Amino acid sequence: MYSSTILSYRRTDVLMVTPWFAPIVWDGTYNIDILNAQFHQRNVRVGLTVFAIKKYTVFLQRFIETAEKFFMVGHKVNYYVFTDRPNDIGNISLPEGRKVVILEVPSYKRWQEVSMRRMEMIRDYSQQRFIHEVDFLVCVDVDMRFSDEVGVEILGDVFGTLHPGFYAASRDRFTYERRKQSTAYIPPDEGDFYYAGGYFGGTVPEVYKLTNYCHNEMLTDKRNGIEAIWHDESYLNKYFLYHKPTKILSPEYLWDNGYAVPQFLKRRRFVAVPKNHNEIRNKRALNDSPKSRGKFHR
Ligand SMILES: CC(=O)N[C@H]1[C@@H](OP(=O)(O)OP(=O)(O)OC[C@H]2O[C@@H](n3ccc(=O)[nH]c3=O)[C@H](O)[C@@H]2O)O[C@H](CO)[C@H](O)[C@@H]1O
Ligand SMILES: [Mn+2]
Repeated sequence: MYSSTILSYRRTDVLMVTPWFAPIVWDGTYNIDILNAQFHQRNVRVGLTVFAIKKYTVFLQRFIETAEKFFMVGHKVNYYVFTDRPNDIGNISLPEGRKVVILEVPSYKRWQEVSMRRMEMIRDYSQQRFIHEVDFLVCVDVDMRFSDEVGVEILGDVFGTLHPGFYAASRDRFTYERRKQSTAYIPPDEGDFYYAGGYFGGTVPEVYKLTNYCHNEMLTDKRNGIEAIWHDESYLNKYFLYHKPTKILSPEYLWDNGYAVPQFLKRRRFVAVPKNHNEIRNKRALNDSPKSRGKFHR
């Protein structure tokens, strides 16, 4: 039995709902048994998209192993692994209801382009394939590991995730694109939150709309010889400004242990795996982009 008075499932230390009435998902704000029953009733199928291009294939095994422990346990999951190196990915056998689908895709020279082109590829596969196979998509970075439960509480029409570096920052600190020449431009007096590029999702049609928008804006910028400051993340932030997410994930869902853990962060469910940026992103591990930065730190 669970309590459902107005004093249960509430948090007073964090924002639980946005001004447009989208829930922000934190530990202690939902009952997973109720949600699991609802989603089992609907026989929900979830697609987890992840890109392992070039050297990033090294992250894949830990990603999937930890996801098997923590991601949507008891539900149907397809891992959609986009890679240019299908032969590097051994056979991964999973229990009934869960499987790995390898999708061979081209790679791009610059890591920024690899990151941005995810939008195009997710868009194309959403229309061709995902729409026939799953109800929801969850689209994440591969240089990560699951370390606590991530379940159906995250699912909704279209969701974004608060970037762990900016949940407490004021708007003027957000690293939105500030050059008017870019389609990702956000005026100084606009913007709700700073969303992370590495974790969004929703129903397949909603993810199609989101990725199609981001990809097209990126192409327009490319034609004009400009690239948004944080690549796909900048276009995503622009999209969410004018197409507000219906649910938002707290930084519990996307954390980096390089940050001090605040009192109100009760769980760290999906955590960045430290990486040597030069080593992993470049062919000869020499000169990274001049804008190189530590993971998340700007
Ligand atoms: C956790 C998070 O919010 N991360 C975002 C952040 O940087 P990150 O520093 O986390 O970017 P990253 O190096 O992890 O690249 C993003 C993703 O692209 C894929 N990849 C990239 C390069 C490569 O050679 N091979 C490959 O497979 C891989 O899935 C990787 O996880 O900002 C990026 C844009 O600047 C993206 O928006 C990332 O999603
Ligand atoms: Mn990453």
